[in-house]
Parts: sequence; structure tokens; C-alpha cells
Amino acid sequence: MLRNCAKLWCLNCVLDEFRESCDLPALRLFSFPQAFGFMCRVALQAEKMNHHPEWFNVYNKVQITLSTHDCGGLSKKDIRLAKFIDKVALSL
Ligand SMILES: C[C@H](O)[C@H](O)[C@H]1CNC2=NC(N)=NC(=O)C2=N1
Repeated sequence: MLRNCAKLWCLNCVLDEFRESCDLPALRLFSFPQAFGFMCRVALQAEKMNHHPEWFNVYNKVQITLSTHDCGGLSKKDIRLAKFIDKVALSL
């Protein structure tokens, strides 16, 4: 399930290039600590890129929306961050 979810995330972002944002399907992890650890890894990369996700977490679920405020839509940075998220999700 996680593998499909991760692959879908990248596809969603590429296909929706002309939309204002890309809502990634909710990721259901095994526990709250694992969800929080996932978010920490993504947060460090987001800070490094100066490109931050809009996200919602409840217990073991993480919902992520990517967009680029500066251009009012999706940019290469969103795709790059989605691919990083993809990689982290696949490593869990
Ligand atoms: C001023 C600062 O560089 C900008 O606001 C950065 C910060 N993080 C960001 N994150 C996202 N997702 N989109 C942006 O356009 C963006 N811009």
C-alpha cells in the first residue's frame, strides 16, 4: 500500500503541473512516532530547500499539499520535494 501511495504521489504532482497545488493522497503510517519521524525528515529537507509543505497530521496519518506561493501553482521545487517525500515514504 505504501509503495503504491508513494508512486502515485509523484505521478499526481507531474500530471497536475498546471493546477494551483497538488494534494498528495493521505499517508497512513504504523504509529504516531513513525508519522512524526517521517515529518521531521521531510521538514529538514524542506528547510534545506526553503520550500515547505502544507500538511496535516492526526495520529498515524499525514496529509500533504504542495504548492509554490511565488508562482501561484506548482513548480520544479514541488516536484523535487514530492520525489524526496516519495523516497522517505518508500524507505519506511
Ligand atoms: C520568503 C520565502 O523564501 C518564501 O516564502 C518561500 C518559503 N517556503 C515556501 N514554501 C512553499 N511551498 N512555497 C513557496 O513559494 C515558498 N516560499
